[in-house]
Amino acid sequence: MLYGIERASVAKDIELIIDYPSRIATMLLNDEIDMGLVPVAIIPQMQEYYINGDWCIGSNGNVASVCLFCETPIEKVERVLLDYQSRTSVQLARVLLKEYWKISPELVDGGKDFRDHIKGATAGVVIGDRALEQRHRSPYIYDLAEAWKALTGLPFVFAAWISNKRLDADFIKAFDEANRQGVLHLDEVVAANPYPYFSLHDYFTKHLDYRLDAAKRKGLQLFLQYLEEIQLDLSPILNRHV
Ligand SMILES: C=C(O[C@@H]1C=C(C(=O)O)C=C[C@H]1O)C(=O)O
Repeated sequence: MLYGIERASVAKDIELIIDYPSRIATMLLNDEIDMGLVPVAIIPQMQEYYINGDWCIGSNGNVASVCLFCETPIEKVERVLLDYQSRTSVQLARVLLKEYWKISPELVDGGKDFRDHIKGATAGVVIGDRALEQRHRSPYIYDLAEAWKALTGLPFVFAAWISNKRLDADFIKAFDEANRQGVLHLDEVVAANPYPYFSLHDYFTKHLDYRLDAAKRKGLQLFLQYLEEIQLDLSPILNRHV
């Protein structure tokens, strides 16, 4: 998508900031940006939100770059470290641990070096290129998009172009077209970014699925429902401390 945006005429209308997902989420919540390719899990925290255009970061099955990694089978996991760069996948992990794997390990926010602590009964949710690298380190790998598909039969949306205000329709149309151009040029992106840990061609064409189609929107709605239920689950505990 970046490939398309940087080369489109719409690039001159925007200031583009590149950062990892949890930072982009904070920027949108603080109104430091108008729109971002933002983790969908922050939607419940937004007073007003718009999902713009027809492109997203999604997966219909095995995503490869969002996994729970461990040294033991998941049944033996006692603690899960959550990637500080993520907002959606850490919530997806909570949903899946409860609804799919039906275990309740302790969940801990990971620090910058959290991957060094994935050992023994301590697992970690890792996202992005660090996850593609972690695939070569951890013997047990549980793909979160694959588990979501097994639980719900639906694809999963990690991030979408979310704004905190209504944006100009012509701008969104041009921006959407820029995204489409990016998706059409995946081969160029692969050629320009040699990567040793995983086939980026397979990653972009088989594991990620960029179209925000009806099935993905359905998956997104269901995920937001699960998040609401999890919040409700937590509220009696939180109330006790008030
Ligand atoms: C597929 C990925 O999903 C990312 C995961 C996100 C999250 O967990 O908050 C947000 C944006 C996505 O781009 C990845 O980083 O590999």
